[in-house]
Amino acid sequence: MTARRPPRPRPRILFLDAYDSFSNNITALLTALLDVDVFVLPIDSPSLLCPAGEPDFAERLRRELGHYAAVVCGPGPGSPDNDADVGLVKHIWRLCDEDVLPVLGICLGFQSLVASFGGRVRRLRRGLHGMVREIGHRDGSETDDDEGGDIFQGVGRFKATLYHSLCGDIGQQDVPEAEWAEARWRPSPSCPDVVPLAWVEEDRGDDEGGVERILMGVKHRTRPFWGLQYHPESVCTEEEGNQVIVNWFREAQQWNEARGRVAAVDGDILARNATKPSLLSQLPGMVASAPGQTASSDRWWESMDVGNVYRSMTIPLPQGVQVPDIVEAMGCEESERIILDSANAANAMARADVRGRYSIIATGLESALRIEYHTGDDYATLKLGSIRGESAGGLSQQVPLAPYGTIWGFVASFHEARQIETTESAQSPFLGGFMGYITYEQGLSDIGIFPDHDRQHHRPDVCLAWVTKSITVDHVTKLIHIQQLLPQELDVALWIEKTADKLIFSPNFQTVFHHHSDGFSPRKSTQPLKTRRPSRGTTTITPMTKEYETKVSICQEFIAAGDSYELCLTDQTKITRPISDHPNSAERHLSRKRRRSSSLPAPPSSWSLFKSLRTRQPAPFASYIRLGGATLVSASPERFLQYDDTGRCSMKPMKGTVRKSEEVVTLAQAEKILHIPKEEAENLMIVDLVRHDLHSICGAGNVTVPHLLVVEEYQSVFTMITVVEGQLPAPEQKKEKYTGLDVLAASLPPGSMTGAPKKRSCEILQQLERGQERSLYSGVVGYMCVTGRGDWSVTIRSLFRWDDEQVAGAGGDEGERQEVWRIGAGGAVTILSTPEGEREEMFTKLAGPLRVFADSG
Ligand SMILES: C=C(O[C@@H]1C=C(C(=O)O)C=C[C@H]1O)C(=O)O
Ligand SMILES: NC(=O)CC[C@H](N)C(=O)O
Repeated sequence: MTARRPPRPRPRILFLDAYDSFSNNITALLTALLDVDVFVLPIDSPSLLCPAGEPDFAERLRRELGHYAAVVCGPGPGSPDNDADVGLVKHIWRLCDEDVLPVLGICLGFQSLVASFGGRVRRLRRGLHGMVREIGHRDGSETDDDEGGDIFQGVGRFKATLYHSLCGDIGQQDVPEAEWAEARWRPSPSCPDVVPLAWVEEDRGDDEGGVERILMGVKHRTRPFWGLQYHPESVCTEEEGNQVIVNWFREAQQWNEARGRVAAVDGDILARNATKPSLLSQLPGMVASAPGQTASSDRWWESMDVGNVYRSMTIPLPQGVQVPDIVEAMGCEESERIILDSANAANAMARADVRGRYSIIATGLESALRIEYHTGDDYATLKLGSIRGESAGGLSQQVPLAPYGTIWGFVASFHEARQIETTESAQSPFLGGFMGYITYEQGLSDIGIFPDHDRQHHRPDVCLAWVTKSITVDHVTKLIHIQQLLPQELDVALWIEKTADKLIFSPNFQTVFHHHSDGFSPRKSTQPLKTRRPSRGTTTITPMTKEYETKVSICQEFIAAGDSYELCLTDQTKITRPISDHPNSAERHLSRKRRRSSSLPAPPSSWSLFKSLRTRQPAPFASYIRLGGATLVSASPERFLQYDDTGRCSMKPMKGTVRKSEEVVTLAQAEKILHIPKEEAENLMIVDLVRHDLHSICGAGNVTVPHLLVVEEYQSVFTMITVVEGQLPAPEQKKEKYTGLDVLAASLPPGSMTGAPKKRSCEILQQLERGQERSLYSGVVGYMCVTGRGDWSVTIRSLFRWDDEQVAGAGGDEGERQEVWRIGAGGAVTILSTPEGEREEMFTKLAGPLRVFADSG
């Protein structure tokens, strides 16, 4: 009997990550195309660069590299001329002969290779971010020698996406046109070791000096180093290009074999897996297990709402009854509210694919458990009772986050303990569970960006209520589900019955409706709005036109320098006006007294602002939220992330917007304007970024793009969208279970609000926006149901206010405190933007939300 040979271990590839927003797409491509395991080290890996008491850096690097068949040096912001931008990468090219191993440099990694062997890196005449070009390569067919095509051998014609504003210069512009056809495949005298393999020749037009020769692929003459300037992993790089990667790895392995180089199998490695471990798998067993077993008496919240069951009652949605009518029929006494409103569901204007289907109304928030977290704290606060505090008998406890790793570990563990299986009969996407908001600043801290100053407030950045009483409206089946999560032993759901009666017998539901072809009836909330000037005492400060245009130009300078590929610049408008509604009844009483003695009329309440915004700008992700000291009135059209209970995730970034006008009325006209390289590039960059975010959790082979660059129609604009889908890895063990929260935590802040690469772009924007917090704007709002389903939108086209931000009234009326509303607006700046165009786009987006201050309530 012959002993079975142990299976050959899969080769490992080390990916050096230069903080790009496309890195995970490359690791996924390598994993999918080659039979390899990919591991990742950041270019500034502290474990390699500075562990105390270890042998020196060169030895550590040598030992780490010994585990891999090859290295891929990734793309990233900045320039190889700046050591910090390439970090470890520059050491790879300098390895001594016995330590050398095969390497592929991509984009920044490619530029670093060229710069390390005699070439220069300089700016392109104009950056080519998101541009798709045919890669001119020598596939070997034109030559007899073996070296003809190298890694392009046998590869057909293909187009690839470019994301760069710098380029490798080996003196190509100095070659006379007559010699170019031959000379372009030979090393230049100044860079004898750099063999060109591919080019793009970009016609810049006469005014810019004719054709720019852009180096796209190289190999080192004697060492096993290759480089590609284009992005092989982009969704718009054609599949034929995959062969280049396959060829490279074949060459790499042949090189290893010829040298007898065998990668070490044993011993620890410093690099991490290409995908993130799940939030639940990182919790110590004690925390992840059912809290009922470990509940200590002082953690009063731990067993609350655990083991609940779902009960519901369904009543018809009368013709013409809208979400605000239902809310008003329930009574308006609640000081906190969460209403997610598919405000355009019944709107004949909207095309079917941009209509929302469900609306969700949370009720009874005063008795709902709440998780609040202020970014940077090492604890979360668990609250019961609203911000009324002690007077309402509220309970509050600070829970240390150390055992959970981060706030996301805590949220995941809290949810997991309360999850229930999907009920077959449930016709609602949300049975109960988390509802709330997350700020932009929380997203920043999730990617390692912290404020450079004292924030001067302690507002929640994550504010999630655990909702057990809710109403879901299905605008397609025209049904209202009144639902409650409650202990199994309580078999009468009194609240459900009472609520059903309240609705059915409310005057809002009793009106006799006339049938209208658009599904609307002339109800109060949809009547044409009278417009008047903003109420007296209201001051509005909008962004300064010139200053905004200057900032657009500064963004473009960062882009030309290679620091960013696209920057979503925004600014804030501030509206100050007399206080309209109040967080608690005591204050409400006081201010009524104050108002009586004041000369100013009461301005429309936040609820009136919401009703007027949802009517003016019906959007699929409208919301009205009063929670944790914030009030949000939103008409967001943009889905951030949706996931279902089978682990299917869907993201829908928007980018490329044109205002409706006399010239742009139809979808066809908008398509003509938006299907141009500038707009498509703007969208494509975010699509690749979103794929990267999804890949970090879903892994290779689990991310697809079913709809690319589709123009959709909204109330006042046309916008280009793309749908990116991912599938969560199946749970091998309970402990390794992934949920939608993993994707949410890995994808904030929304890429469509940052630009790419995300981290460097956010740092630049923080400087340009002068550290002013975006707060709720650019964050997300949504829910995560007990069954694991979730839906989150990007908070844009919205206004918000914090209860604790009040200023002295105009005219020095000290008695009159004023509330402050803020509206953020902006757009993506690329190298092809114009300052005027961007300024106009920002003001277009601002106009809708701003107008509600002039509407009568
Ligand atoms: C920045 C905003 O919107 C974002 C930018 C868009 C764009 O640049 O076309 C489109 C939708 C949003 O992702 C905003 O509404 O303020
Ligand atoms: N995608 C990249 O790696 C870009 C490299 C470099 N920052 C440039 O702009 O040219």
